[in-house]
Amino acid sequence: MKKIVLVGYMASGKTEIGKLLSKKLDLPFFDIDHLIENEVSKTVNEIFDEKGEIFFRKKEHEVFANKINSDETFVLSLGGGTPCYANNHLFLQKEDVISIYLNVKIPSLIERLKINKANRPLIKDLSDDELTEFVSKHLFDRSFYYNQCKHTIFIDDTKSPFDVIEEIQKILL
Ligand SMILES: Nc1ncnc2c1ncn2[C@@H]1O[C@H](COP(=O)(O)OP(=O)(O)O)[C@@H](O)[C@H]1O
Ligand SMILES: O=C(O)C1=C[C@@H](OP(=O)(O)O)[C@@H](O)[C@H](O)C1
Ligand SMILES: [Mg+2]
Repeated sequence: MKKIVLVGYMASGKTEIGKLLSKKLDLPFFDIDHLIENEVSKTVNEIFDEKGEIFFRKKEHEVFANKINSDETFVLSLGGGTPCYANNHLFLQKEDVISIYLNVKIPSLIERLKINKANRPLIKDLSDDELTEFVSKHLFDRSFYYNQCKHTIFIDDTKSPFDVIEEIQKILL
């Protein structure tokens, strides 16, 4: 039973492409953030504000481990930080996992993040000028974990979500 797992930085398209891909493949879709929000009955922002990031990371590991060790088949979109904590990156190499890193160029990430910072606690208080510096360093620090994926798709502004899904389907052949 294969599990298709989407990995990448905030705004790389994991949630949107995961949803579209699951419909295309007629597979169940899960998003780690949504699973956590449902379990805790709070938004990600509320969890960070009221319980702190360590609580979030512990819950994120629990939810991810539970899903990835099940015998189900699905499309799972991770959060940008999921592979970077609690040795979660080791799950990306499991035999029944098809892990795919959506490697989006930094300028494209920045433009997308500027539009929707409010729902991302790690950057919601950053100015647009601070964003580029923060994202560039953060992505550098995290690239080791993202690169544990079995496959990488390179994305810039010329690739629509549908183009990305086409590339994913070629990987799945
Ligand atoms: N290939 C793409 N081209 C342009 N915009 C995209 C693409 N993929 C996703 N987006 C947009 O980027 C934003 C972030 O997408 P989202 O799925 O929330 O990313 P993530 O879950 O990785 O944080 C959304 O506004 C989405 O519509
Ligand atoms: O990069 C991160 O550490 C995070 C990414 C978010 O998910 P998206 O990548 O879907 O925005 C969410 O899990 C939380 O805000 C932390
Ligand atoms: Mg998401």
